[in-house]
Amino acid sequence: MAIEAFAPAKVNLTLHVTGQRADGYHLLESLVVFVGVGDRITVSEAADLRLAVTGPRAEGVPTGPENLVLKAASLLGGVGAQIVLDKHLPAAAGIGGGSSDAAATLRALSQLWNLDLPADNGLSLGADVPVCLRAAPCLMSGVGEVLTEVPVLPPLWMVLVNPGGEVPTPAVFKGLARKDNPPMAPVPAGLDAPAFAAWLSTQRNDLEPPARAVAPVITDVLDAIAGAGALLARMSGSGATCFGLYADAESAACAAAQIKEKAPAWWVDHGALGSFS
Ligand SMILES: C[C@](O)(CO)[C@H](O)COP(=O)(O)OP(=O)(O)OC[C@H]1O[C@@H](n2ccc(N)nc2=O)[C@H](O)[C@@H]1O
Ligand SMILES: Nc1ncnc2c1ncn2[C@@H]1O[C@H](COP(=O)(O)OP(=O)(O)OP(=O)(O)O)[C@@H](O)[C@H]1O
Repeated sequence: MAIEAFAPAKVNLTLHVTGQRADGYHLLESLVVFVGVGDRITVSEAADLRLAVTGPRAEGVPTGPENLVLKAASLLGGVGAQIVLDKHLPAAAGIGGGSSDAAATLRALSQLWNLDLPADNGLSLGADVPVCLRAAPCLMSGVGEVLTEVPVLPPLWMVLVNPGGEVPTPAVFKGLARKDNPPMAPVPAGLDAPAFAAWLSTQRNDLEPPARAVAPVITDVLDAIAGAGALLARMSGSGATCFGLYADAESAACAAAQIKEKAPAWWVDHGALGSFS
């Protein structure tokens, strides 16, 4: 029996850094959403634990114990499984690639092995794993472990653009000028896509300035997305991936094609926001 799980891209529509704990982890307020673009995990019975990495973004992804997929399997504590990770998301890209893979692995193996999900929702694997396990729009706070319901968002489509190269998350957090930035405003209800994007533009991603210092190309990516008619262009997470918001699938697809034509070396994809767990 083979069990499949989707690992959608995790996108931070906002990311407010409001403080820092004694252990160095930062306190965040982030409106997190998920897009129908991602990796796929397939698990099946096997005598021992084996991982194969396939797909267009497999190059450079570790196949040893440092892969978050294998760390998730060990956390669950089952004995054996053949795991195939089909990679479509760029790694170290600010869209939770490894974290979403780990969450999808927890979902698939808990079914295969008939085991409960971990009590910490995978937080010990990484700060983004709990929100990736939920894989639905929510307000993420704490260091990533507090997940709160938000009002239903308007239908939204997204273009994702990554210029290549890896942006290490720790370096971006270290580059913050301030750790005690103003909090996020409450998420409004009942807005249509343009009005919701206008509200988002009054909020922030505090990691954008330090990420631009690490990878100045982020400015070019944001300009390209804004130039393709996005309702909002912003960096996700610690970067370098940036997103553009659109009110319908056609305009997102058209913008993605336009950006890809202008910058064929960049990774460009698009999809609808949704819930995927
Ligand atoms: C930037 C975000 O992606 C936003 O969703 C997350 O906060 C980071 O999630 P992540 O990549 O899963 O983070 P982890 O792998 O747990 O931590 C990587 C490094 O990021 C920094 N880190 C991460 C999360 C957090 N709340 N504060 C931090 O300072 C720490 O230096 C940590 O050593
Ligand atoms: N399943 C995986 N897929 C991709 N990278 C992985 C995986 N497991 C471990 N890694 C390692 O983790 C590093 C960070 O990759 P990851 O995709 O988790 O970062 P990210 O997309 O920036 O996540 P976040 O948005 O949470 O910051 C990679 O450079 C790679 O060496």
